[in-house]
Amino acid sequence: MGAKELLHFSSWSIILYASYIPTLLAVSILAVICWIPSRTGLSESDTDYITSDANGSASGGEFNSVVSGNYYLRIDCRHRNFDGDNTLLPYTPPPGGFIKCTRAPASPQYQSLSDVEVLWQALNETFTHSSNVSTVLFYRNRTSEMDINMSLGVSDIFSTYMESSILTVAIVFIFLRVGFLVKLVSMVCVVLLHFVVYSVQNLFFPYRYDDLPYQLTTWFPILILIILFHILDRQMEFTARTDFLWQAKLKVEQDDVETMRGINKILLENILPAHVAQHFLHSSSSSRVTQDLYHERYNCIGVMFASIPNYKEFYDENDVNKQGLECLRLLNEIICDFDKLLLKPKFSSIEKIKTIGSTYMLASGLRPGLEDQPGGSNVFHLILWIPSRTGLSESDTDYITSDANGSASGGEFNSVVSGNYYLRIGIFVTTVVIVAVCSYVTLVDVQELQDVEVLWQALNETFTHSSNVSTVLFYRNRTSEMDINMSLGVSDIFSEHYHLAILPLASNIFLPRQSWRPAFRIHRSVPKQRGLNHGPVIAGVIGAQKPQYDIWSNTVNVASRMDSCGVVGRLQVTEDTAKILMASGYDCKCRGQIFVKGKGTLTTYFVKMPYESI
Ligand SMILES: Nc1ncnc2c1ncn2[C@@H]1O[C@H](COP(=O)(O)OP(=O)(O)OP(=O)(O)O)[C@@H](O)[C@H]1O
Repeated sequence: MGAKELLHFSSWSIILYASYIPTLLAVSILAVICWIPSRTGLSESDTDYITSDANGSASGGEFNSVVSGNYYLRIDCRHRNFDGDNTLLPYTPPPGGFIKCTRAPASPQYQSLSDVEVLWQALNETFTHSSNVSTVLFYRNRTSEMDINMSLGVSDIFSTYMESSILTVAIVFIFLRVGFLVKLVSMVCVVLLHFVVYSVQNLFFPYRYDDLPYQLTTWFPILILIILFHILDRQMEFTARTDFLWQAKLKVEQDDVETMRGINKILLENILPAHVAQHFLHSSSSSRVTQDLYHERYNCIGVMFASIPNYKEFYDENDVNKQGLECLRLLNEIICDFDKLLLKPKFSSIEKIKTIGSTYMLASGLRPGLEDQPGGSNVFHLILWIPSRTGLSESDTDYITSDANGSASGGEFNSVVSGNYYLRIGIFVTTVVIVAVCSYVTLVDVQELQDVEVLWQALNETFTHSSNVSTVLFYRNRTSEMDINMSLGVSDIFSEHYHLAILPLASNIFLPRQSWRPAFRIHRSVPKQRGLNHGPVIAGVIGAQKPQYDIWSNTVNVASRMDSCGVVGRLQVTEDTAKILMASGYDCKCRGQIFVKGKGTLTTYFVKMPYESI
């Protein structure tokens, strides 16, 4: 969400929530008013003068604050008249009615009460001595009658009814999680029910206001309350709907951001090695980090340049190759094949640095943190070109491979689930053409191997002791055949492909041929020359626009020279690299001393490939 939209959203939210304030205020005031234990027919000002409790004891609310003046008191009772001498006189009211019986104004002390204190005492006395007194009529003066009807005991029941109405409506409003219309209908039903109860009950008949029926005066505040609740409900629903829409929009935007982030990550990882891309992605928020030069130092890195030396001559802009387009297509095919190969997990330690024209530049061992490990400084990687063997498909190599000398090695083999494996080993006796077609002719052994480790050992043993082994058939089970045909010895004739392999070497961990992974194919018809060197390098990212990850050092310069001064079809290495390779069991042939531009005279070696006779 942009800043503008955020501002828009915030201002709308503020307006929305601000619109609640008057509504809430009105609801609060109404609730307070309704909670006052009023009586029907009593105006607010009446209750300011006098109230009574259920037992008949009088108590003055705001009574003491009433200004002094002439007050006249008239006391009514249900059953008996009350005379001036505080004597209750027998009285029979008419049926169904509450009869006011006026005390004869004989006693001067009740007739005119100029002092509120005296009036108060008189009332107290009256209620103390007369349990049957039900109504006190209280005159401010003789002309305007201000009745204070005190229905002892009944008023409490009545106010409870009022409160219950309000509470029910409030509960419906607050806790019912339904649509605003359903809520409105429920609230109206509640009020109607209460209205009916008020109407049919005879409890409240004495409390009438002279102008309006008490049912209306009771019903009216609740009606207002419902209207306010309904308005509030609409507002809440509106807010909820708006929130929902905003959230939906936000989710879409978040998804877009996630997608963009993913795309950025993929793009960045295509430009930079994964660990470098991670560094930039995680530090993108801090501009200081991105402005700093990103660099890494490594002690022992294998660097290889592989080039197509005659590409410049091969490239021609004529009509046959569509003005050079076909040449470019071929180059692209070769480079893309390399790229695809490097995507495989098993080549994760090899990093493509870049292509320079028709030269492919790779480095192995560019893994940060490696040098911190014990003995890590001795670890380095070499990249070799080795020929493949005919008959291996890409998927086969995922399961099992073998090297030129016959030692078996498992690519993704160890990840194959355990089960019953059957091994059949054949010896090549017929012509190479038959090998290509039939793959094997003689079965020398059939073994049942339940463990991949055992299978692995068996393969190793077979290849070590039997140089004539030409074919291995590998069955996952008896029914579904998963053949891995390894045609040993005939690779020279049939190798139409070159495979790229890595050879990790360490001074303490010697992993020679088991790590060979023939996997990459490239047309042999395209001549190649390669140069390999190892040593310290410094890696880093340069450039603000289109940043590029690269490596620099004399190691790189020499590796480049090994390529440029090399021989077509040969892998040329420096003396130091050759020594390591030879110590690891590789055949290297000394080329002799050659002049290398910028480096003087250097002794170089050619690494013997299985298909080469040097
Ligand atoms: N990071 C790199 N990427 C590509 N090529 C490199 C890199 N570092 C060095 N080289 C190549 O290594 C070769 C040797 O470099 P060096 O600095 O020794 O000589 P130079 O005089 O700069 O090269 P040249 O004579 O080819 O112009 C050069 O051809 C250079 O292009």
